[in-house]
Amino acid sequence: MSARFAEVLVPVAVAEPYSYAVPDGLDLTVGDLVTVPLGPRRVTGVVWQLAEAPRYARPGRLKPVEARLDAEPLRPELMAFVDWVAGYTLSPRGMVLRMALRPGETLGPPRPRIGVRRTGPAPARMTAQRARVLAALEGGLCHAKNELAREAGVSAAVIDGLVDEGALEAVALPPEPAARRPDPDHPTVDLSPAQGAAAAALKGAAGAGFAVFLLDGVTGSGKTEVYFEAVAEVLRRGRQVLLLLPEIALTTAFLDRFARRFGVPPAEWHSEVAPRRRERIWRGVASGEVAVVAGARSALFLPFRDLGLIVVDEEHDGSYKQEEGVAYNARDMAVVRARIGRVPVVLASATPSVETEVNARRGRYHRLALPTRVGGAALPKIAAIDMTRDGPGRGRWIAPKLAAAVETTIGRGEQALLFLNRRGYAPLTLCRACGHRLGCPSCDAWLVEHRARRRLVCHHCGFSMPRPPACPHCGTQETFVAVGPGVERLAEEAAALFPDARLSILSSDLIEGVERLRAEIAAIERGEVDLIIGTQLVAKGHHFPRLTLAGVIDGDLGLGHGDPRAAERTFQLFYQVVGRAGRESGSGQGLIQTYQPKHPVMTALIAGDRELFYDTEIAARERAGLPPFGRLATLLVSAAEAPAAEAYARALAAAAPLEAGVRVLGPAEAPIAVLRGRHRVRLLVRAARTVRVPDYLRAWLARVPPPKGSVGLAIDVDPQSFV
Ligand SMILES: Nc1ncnc2c1ncn2[C@@H]1O[C@H](COP(=O)(O)OP(=O)(O)OP(=O)(O)O)[C@@H](O)[C@H]1O
Ligand SMILES: [Zn+2]
Repeated sequence: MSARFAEVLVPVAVAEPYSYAVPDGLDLTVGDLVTVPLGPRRVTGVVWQLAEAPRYARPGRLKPVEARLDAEPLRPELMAFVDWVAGYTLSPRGMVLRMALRPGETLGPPRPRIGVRRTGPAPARMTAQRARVLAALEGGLCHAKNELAREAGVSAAVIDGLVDEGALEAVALPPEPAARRPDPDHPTVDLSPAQGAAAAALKGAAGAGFAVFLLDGVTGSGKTEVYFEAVAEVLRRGRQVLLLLPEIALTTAFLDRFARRFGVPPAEWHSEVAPRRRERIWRGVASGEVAVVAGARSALFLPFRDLGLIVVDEEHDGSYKQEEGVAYNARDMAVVRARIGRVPVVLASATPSVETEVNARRGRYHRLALPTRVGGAALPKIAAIDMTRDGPGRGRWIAPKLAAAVETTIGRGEQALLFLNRRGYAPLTLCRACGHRLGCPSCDAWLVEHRARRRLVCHHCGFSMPRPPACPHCGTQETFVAVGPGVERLAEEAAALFPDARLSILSSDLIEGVERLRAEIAAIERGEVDLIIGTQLVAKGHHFPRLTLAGVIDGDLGLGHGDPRAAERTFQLFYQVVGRAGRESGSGQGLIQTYQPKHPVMTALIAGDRELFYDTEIAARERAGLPPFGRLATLLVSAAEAPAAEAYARALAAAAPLEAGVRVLGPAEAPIAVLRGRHRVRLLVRAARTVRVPDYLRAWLARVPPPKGSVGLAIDVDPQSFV
């Protein structure tokens, strides 16, 4: 018997599903995608429960479900995952569902594919274009209309004209597959003994339920080939795989490598994928037709039919944390999703997050170690350049020692890399006459000069303007000076120092976009570049065979600031940057320019002693009760006017429940006190490990009225950044 009422979760900011009546004759199951009225709109929601009695409204007044969509129902694991993420992040459940439904919100019936073939008679009027179409159809085969148009170099209208005249006939084609099947037994490389042992452990885990593996291999140790073997095993068992990668839009090399191992590339899932393609992949993932997805963090919410393995590559990477909207860490949520689905998850990194390292040391995660590079290449030797003694002259950024090393490297026909984690030309522009600094009109931040674009840009809100002719403060003409370096300015200096070197700037904001970046990276791989100047983009898993020298321009940039993760992030970043060097030759060298050569992070890097870094950092976190030995959450109150934000933050603070092991700090102005015109005040929760922070926050929020007017409240459990 079919149920009479459906509890439907809709993808808007609501915590609970709404009740709807199920009309006679509509047979629904839990997980079905349905169209329901919502106020004046109609939306796609998901049947979260079916019942004989509705939960809230009087049954007679309930609106009916309008229709069931022609799509696979969401699986119980995905629904449980949505519930879990909403509960942990204190986000409205509907907003979490929204991540799973995108682009399912617009799912119509699959679009028909039209093919054409010849009928016999030639058209009455022949043109060159028509002749090309007919020639392409020679042999009687049926062609998809859009492909035929491309092949013959004509518009679709030319083909339509031939159909109208009866020279061609249109036929319905079966839908195009969303992805071709990867072949797990495609020929592959011979694994080293260490790789083989790690791969065997992962293969053994493929059907054995939930387990977390830390694939802990030094840079260039061949981690990818190892987890590919786990992927192959899961594919042999007919199940699906999710590969999470940071900066997926840039990882052409990864897709090629996958294709070399499995015969075809994986399905890609990220913001650069066209909407139609995303829709096809979404459906293909739901039907099981798509076997492997390589994606950005949002791929975690795809509706896999039978997910058998999750891999999180570069698990330490900051881009796994989403900070806007639902604040979640995709690495942590991947572990949750794997647990709910009872499948293994592999976290891969040469510089694991401190949280993951501690879990591995305690035996909660299984460590699979690859202690050496593929082919036995040595790890790079790292040295510091003490900028208090050996710095360059004023207004220059490349120390003589580093310049000499670059010169030698390029002279040998090898590649060098200069790393500076600052986009643009200069981070600050000031008036020489009055000292005025150009700031963003709506953020508490300086404008960054981008000389190639001829604009000053706010890196926080995107505001930009041309450099003004006169100082807005004192009115003097032409007095602005650029202070400090960004990669563009560094490239200018490098071009002057090494006039014959072929330079490439790698930065996420190249005017020409992602395609241009992909092309630059490919050119570097082919050895067409001598000197690479890059931001943190260069730290992400690239394998540039001829690169042997990595220089860090500002080794102190990330340290300090009172950010509890500063040391960790700095260590990871520099270790990874330097880890790009000498991957094949084994003669890699890293030089770090720093004013603090004795800083513990530098000491560990120079000693090449990763354990030393983790030992020191873990001990410091333990002493301070910081993650993973304690828990953090931030409550960020923002409002159009500072007093409104402050008043609500004070009310919040006053209502904080007293609980053993929990301390609430603040309210205090956030480090970026104004962002996009909104004033920001922050409360920080520090809790013992045993405290269930989401429950604590829920109890707290139940005691205060929700924010009103322009006031907003954003909660971040396990925050990564503290701006
Ligand atoms: N067994 C093998 N035989 C030959 N080449 C291999 C083998 N395993 C890996 N490689 C190659 O070695 C290079 C380095 O491997 P890979 O990029 O997977 O290292 P990684 O551990 O991911 O490094 P990183 O953490 O620095 O990104 C790649 O070009 C890869 O194709
Ligand atoms: Zn701004």
